[in-house]
Amino acid sequence: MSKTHIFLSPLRTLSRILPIVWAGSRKWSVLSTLLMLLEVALGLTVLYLLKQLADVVTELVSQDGSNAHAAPVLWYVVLTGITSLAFLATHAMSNLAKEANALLVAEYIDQKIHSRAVSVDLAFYESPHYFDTLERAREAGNQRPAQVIGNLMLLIRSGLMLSGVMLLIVSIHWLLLPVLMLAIVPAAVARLYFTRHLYDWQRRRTQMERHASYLDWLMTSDMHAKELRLYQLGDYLKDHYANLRGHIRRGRMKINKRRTYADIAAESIATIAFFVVLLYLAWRTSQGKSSAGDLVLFMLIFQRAQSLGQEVIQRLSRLYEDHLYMGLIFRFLDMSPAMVDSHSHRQFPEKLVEGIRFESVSFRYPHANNFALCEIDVRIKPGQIVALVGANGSGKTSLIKLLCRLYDPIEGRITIDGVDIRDFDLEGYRRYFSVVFQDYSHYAATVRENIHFGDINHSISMPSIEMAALKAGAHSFIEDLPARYDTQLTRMFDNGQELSIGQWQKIALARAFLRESQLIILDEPTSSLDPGAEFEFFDTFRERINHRAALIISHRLSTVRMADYIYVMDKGKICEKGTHEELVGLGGIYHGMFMKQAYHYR
Ligand SMILES: Nc1ncnc2c1ncn2[C@@H]1O[C@H](COP(=O)(O)OP(=O)(O)OP(=O)(O)O)[C@@H](O)[C@H]1O
Repeated sequence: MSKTHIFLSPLRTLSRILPIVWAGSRKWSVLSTLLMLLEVALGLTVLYLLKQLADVVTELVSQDGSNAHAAPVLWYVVLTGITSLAFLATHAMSNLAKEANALLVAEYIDQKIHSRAVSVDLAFYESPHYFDTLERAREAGNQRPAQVIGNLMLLIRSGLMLSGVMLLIVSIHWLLLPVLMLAIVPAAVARLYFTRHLYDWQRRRTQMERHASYLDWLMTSDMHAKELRLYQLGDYLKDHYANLRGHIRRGRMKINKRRTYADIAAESIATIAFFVVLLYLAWRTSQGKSSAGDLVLFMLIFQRAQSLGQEVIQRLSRLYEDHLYMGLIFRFLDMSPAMVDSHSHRQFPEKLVEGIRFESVSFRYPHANNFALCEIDVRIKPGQIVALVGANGSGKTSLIKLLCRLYDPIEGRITIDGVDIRDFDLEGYRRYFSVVFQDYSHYAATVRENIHFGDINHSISMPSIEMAALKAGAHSFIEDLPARYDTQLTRMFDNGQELSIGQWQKIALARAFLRESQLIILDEPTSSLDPGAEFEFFDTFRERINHRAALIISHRLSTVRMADYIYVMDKGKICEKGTHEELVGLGGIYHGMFMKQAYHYR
């Protein structure tokens, strides 16, 4: 690292932190700065008054008894006492202001991290680099920006105090200044070196730390509790976890040991320097070249200067550490989504006319070698129910992800009424779809909220929520829950209620039905429903979706046959298309699948 970089990059970090602290809490930022300045002023005043007090006491002692006036001494004692009290009160208030400031700034930085986390492209989740960056940003902690300001203020305060004490020291003998430096500088160098070393080591072991956290989560979360017991994975995972933690601990201890040896060496240099000077001053005093007062003052002041020096070093190394860790937060905040809003901001059509078209669309996942979709041509007309069928891994879900603009095609384009979907405003565009993915979410919230999450930007009336639940076939079991639509779901919080997988799927469907979208996309929507519920659902499906267009993925051909048009996918390509009757007549893949499924029912 070049010398200019070492100095410039902390300054650059500081220039980014100050606006964050300012935006996080203006009032407390101003107040804590003012209180810190007042604290320094009062601290220095106390030092000055003590020196004045020493002077008047010396003068009083040197006067003969009849002329001696004790009044100035009393005045200085009272004044010093009052100033010391004011200093203590300001110190306490300053800490309070700093704490309030730190809490508000921490909330602000959390908001920024969350905004970035919910807006990054799905593609980021494909790479361990994203998780490492997020983990490091989290490790850096949301208190860092406020901490930087706090450390900076303490550095200024200790620096000013140290300068005052150094002036006093030089007044005893100029040679004491280089000796003081000898007591401070080696410790400073050791600290800064190990701060950097520890930071580099922590960065290197981020993935190992994440791995350990993952194992910890596997062993403690309810999600894996059943399998863990049945497959008796507990001991295996425990050993794996212990190995990782042991490795991390040994690495940490190695650095800690080296740091302790360096600290001992630096402290020894400081102590030897102190005693050599003490010896020198004692010799001078014995020779009558210095006063006994100088010797006493040196012993009092040198220790104070040394501890202030250590304080300055500590603040400097903390600031350096903060600068390094803030870099990790900024690296995360600087991740910019590749899916950007188009400049044309085309309005999504009020009512579909031509419908949706995939035109020779090809797509490969980031970091993947093979194409998941190759030259796909698909059309969904307004009001049409289209089904996608195909073996596992044939590309059905990938096609949906592209339609929802979670990814963009590598080749070809997707259009809506002739307009490339990349020309629509991204947020607005996604609002026109209701989607239920295979791995839909189970939110630890009330039933009402779980459904409302389908259209959170609008305030939704209770009848609309009930209507969505009715269409999804969920209303009747919700009515039986202890607090009906206000029942808290999952066991994560007090009074939580767990649902069956099929009931969760109905809640996910209700969430999709709530939104006034133009297209409903359902990926295996009834995989967990019992045959009766599934039959009922599809028997009146067109009414349930208000005759809107729908794209359905299903492996059950009994479901698929009610679609207006069917695309059959194989290895990322469309290999057959047509109505159910046409495809059965074709005698191809679809016919084979249909015959196999029908065989088991005969
Ligand atoms: N996030 C991903 N990163 C890399 N490759 C992926 C990713 N998701 C899916 N794939 C790959 O893309 C191909 C298509 O997967 P996709 O999920 O679209 O299949 P599918 O037809 O929906 O399968 P299923 O019926 O099992 O749900 C598969 O080869 C799969 O391994």
